[in-house]
Amino acid sequence: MAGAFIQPAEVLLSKRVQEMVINGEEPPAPYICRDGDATEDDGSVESPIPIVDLSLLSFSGPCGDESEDELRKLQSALCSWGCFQAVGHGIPSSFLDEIRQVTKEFFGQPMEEKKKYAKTVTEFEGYGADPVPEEGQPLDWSDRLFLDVYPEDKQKLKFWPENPKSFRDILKEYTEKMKMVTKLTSKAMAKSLNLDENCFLDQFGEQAPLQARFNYYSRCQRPDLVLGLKPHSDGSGYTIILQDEVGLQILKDDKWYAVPQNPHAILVLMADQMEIMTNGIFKSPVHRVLSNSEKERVSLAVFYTPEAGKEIGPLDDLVSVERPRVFKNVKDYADTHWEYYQRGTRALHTVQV
Ligand SMILES: O=C(O)CCC(=O)C(=O)O
Ligand SMILES: [Fe+2]
Repeated sequence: MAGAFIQPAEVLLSKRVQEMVINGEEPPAPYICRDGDATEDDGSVESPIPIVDLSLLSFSGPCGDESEDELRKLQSALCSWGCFQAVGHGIPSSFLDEIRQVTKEFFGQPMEEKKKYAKTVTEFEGYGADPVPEEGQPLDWSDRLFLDVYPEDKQKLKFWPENPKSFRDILKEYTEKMKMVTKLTSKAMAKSLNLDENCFLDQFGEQAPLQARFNYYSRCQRPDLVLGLKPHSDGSGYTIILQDEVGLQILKDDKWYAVPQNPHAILVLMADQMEIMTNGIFKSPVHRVLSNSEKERVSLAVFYTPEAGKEIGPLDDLVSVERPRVFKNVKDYADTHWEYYQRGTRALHTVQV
């Protein structure tokens, strides 16, 4: 609009998307990243993202036929989709429901309560939005609560909600479950590539951090103009996502596929550092979250990242004459990833051989 005052991103980011929705405001210009032609389910095909039963892969003895099949399924999912829907993960469905519930309750509270845990626009941890991106990059139509959850000495409890009352205990319990699931998954992924079962765990390190990002996607009157989360790949090793409604999409062969709603499953999504460690065999897929005019959505993403300062790189057994080394060894790749993310691009090319 000619002459309209456009608020700078840092001003907008000090205000929550949920507040704009409650006030009936249309998305301001810095949030607009789509051309208005997009419909809510544009290009999104109900997707056949593979389902893998982790319980079939959880023993260390010789594999039976069933687990051999499941390992093949796992490997093929990660080479093509870069993700799978995990079932048989050992977390009761009733507990997954509790987490979804407590997340909705947190975001459903009055603004003053949530703002007790507010971050500034330059910080990562706390309640708010991502730090201000580079000029010209769109803002996400969502609010977040970002917390370091493991190792315990990294937890900053001043950012951990005291309400709902059960929030902290549930998050602590979920963190324990995530430690178990990452161990199980890392071993299964190694076995699927005929590698020593501890090879990924050794690269991550025993104190490999877990960070929890609770995402709240408010309803939006103009889902054709904004995205809940812009297209990106993750900078972690891999990420485990729990969702309530559909909205997350995975890019495969230039097409967007919706991650189906499955209340019993968690999505295991490869990130750039697993693509590096597997010498490009497992894919770190680009993904995004659509906005929706009818339903709000919550998700909880847990990022599992190699220890700070630890060098990681393609495993020796995955480098050969037929498959030359694609990536260099790297340390603290997540920092490089973040710099590029803020400019709206990927960082993997910076670590290519
Ligand atoms: O909300 C989701 O389902 C995905 C979240 C995500 O991709 C992220 O936090 O990096
Ligand atoms: Fe992501």
